[in-house]
Amino acid sequence: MPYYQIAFPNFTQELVYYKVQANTSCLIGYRVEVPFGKKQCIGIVIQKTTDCPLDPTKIKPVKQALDEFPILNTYTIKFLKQIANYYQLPINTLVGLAINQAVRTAPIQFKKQWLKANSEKKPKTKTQIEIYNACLNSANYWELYAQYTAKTLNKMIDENYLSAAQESIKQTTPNLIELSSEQTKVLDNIKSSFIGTHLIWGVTGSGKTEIYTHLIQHVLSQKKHALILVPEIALTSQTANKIALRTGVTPFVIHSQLTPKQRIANTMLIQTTQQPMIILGTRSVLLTNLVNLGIIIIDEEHDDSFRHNSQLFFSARDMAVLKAHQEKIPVILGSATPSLESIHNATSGKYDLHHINHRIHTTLPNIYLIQHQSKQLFSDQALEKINHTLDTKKDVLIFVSRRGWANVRLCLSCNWKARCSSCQALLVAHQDDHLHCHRCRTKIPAPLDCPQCKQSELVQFGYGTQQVASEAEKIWPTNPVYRFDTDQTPSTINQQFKQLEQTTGNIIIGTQMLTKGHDFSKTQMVVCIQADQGLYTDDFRAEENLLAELTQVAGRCGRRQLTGNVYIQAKNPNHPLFQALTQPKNQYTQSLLDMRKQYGLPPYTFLAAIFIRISAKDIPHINQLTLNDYPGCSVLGPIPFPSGNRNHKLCYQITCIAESRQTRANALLSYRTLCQAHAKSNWEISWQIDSHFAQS
Ligand SMILES: Nc1ncnc2c1ncn2[C@@H]1O[C@H](COP(=O)(O)OP(=O)(O)OP(=O)(O)O)[C@@H](O)[C@H]1O
Ligand SMILES: [Zn+2]
Repeated sequence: MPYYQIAFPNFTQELVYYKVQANTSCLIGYRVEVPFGKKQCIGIVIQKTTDCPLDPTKIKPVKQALDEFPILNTYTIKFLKQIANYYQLPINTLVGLAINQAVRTAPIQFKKQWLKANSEKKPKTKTQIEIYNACLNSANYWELYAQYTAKTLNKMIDENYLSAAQESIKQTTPNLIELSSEQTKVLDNIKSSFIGTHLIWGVTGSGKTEIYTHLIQHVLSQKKHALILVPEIALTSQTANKIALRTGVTPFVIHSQLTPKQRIANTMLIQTTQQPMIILGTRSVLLTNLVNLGIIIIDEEHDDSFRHNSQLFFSARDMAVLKAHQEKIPVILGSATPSLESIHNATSGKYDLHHINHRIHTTLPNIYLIQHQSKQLFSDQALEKINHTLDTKKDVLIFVSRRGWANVRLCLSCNWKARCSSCQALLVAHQDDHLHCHRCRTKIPAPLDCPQCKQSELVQFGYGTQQVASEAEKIWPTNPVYRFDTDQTPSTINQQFKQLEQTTGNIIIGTQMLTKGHDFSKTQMVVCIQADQGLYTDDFRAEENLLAELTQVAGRCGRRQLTGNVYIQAKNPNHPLFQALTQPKNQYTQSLLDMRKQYGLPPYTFLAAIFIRISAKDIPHINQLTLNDYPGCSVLGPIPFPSGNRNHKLCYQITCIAESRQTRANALLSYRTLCQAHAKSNWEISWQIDSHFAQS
């Protein structure tokens, strides 16, 4: 007896068995409406099997598919299973991400529809006329659905104003720019085999994006789709505009801030269009159901944002490499500061490495390291240069690693520091007179006097973006000041990027959001304040990350004719990391790699971490949990991991360091089982493979 195993991403972890009706066509990948308990629910058929461990008489049959075509193809299902297997995640949750919330629950039937206006019947209402006109040359139902209601559209079809049509193929004219000889060499090398993983290690402003546009055009001309991932939503519109300008094809932009309706429309458009498309978005776009993919490009491949860091932990970059391998297409990883893992993979021959050592229009910026201990925001040297830069109508970018007003609020008498009651993180003072927890988003009114000793008023230290913006407005009252951080809405951010182009002598203040990818045309100077702040954390990748961040932010200036200037203010500018910014790029990287090898850390070993969140009263119980080394895998912990504290629960971490991926997978499974057996019912257990949070 054959059975379907069906995913219900909203409410189950496991696949659920249903009977296959005799003489029905195969429904793998289809949405189906099935009885679940007392309700009718929408599930997605993932696989067919003849083995079912349950009592067959209790298994209900699948009635029928909801739509005219499968919502997931067999490639995508196979890919989701591979991710689930590698990261030890429930397939259900991945299916949920792949088809997104909107499609999971939409009871409307999805049809492959192209529509054409009926020349013999003209509508009268304003909306109907608009739709009718949009269909004069045939239009996709889902493109219209993004703007109008399904009711209006269906009524027009029922009343014969619109009828089914063939897909209209849009003619496009590419307008690629001529590449430099260095760029051409990279392009030709990649095109010569057009398969495998390619790492483009090109300095900031070396024209990697232009190489991508040539590669995308190549794929479109082969009638295939191109998928490009960027790390931040803030980068999508700039990249989409550049690609559209060069290829003549407007990319489909997909990210988490689209409305449910836009998401349904986009998901369905991709399913119903044959014409070669460019799909651009952030990490979860990698799970989009596509056929006929010709290339995957991961821009800023080193960026942590490609790691899906919610409960569902996976690296979109690493999985892109897997997907490309599975589909026998090339994957391009591009960065001015590649991750040590990718450099290791490239130098050991697993990836093809392509260097670009020069900028197109100019040279790399001059870097000035400045020792700065004083409480003043800017050193004298930086201040003088900022004044000069603004006088010449150029822009200055000030990089601040923290959003908010001040980093800590504390009492100088008793040393009390404001901490989050829920997760114990230090609270950050904001302009709204509240203290915010950046870890769990709790916020409380800022106390004025010390709640502990009640002896004195509290003081605060450290500069956040809001305070820097306010200072800048005071020092340069006539210059436009723009602040970029995640306290602002995406639309404000987009608007500010547009405004920047219209004004001159701008002061641009921002966090990590500004460090990567942006191609500023007038920014001539970068100032990094409190540059050593990111250095002292418990993540063994801290130095790698800070080096990348500073190199990237330095790379935002002097991208046109004039060489830029970068002022790095730090307490200890003699730290080798800062010195490395002024030296050839691979020397310091090699020393970091050597250190990783010496201490047995990735990429020379394989890490996994288990996180256990418990109530404070269970500390003695977790301390009784002892784990022994597994053959080929050593284990540390459980030890307290304060950065993981959430919702009044304390986080403990167990780190596994294995010799191979397979050993790690086996060891993790075994440790997870032991943890589950020891856990109390209210403990939350999660895990990460290729974790970034292991303590060194
Ligand atoms: N061959 C070329 N001819 C003329 N201009 C070019 C060429 N290649 C790139 N440029 C221009 O140089 C600038 C920097 O290029 P691009 O943004 O592609 O660099 P990038 O390597 O992606 O930089 P980053 O790593 O800093 O994001 C852009 O304005 C781009 O249009
Ligand atoms: Zn908190």
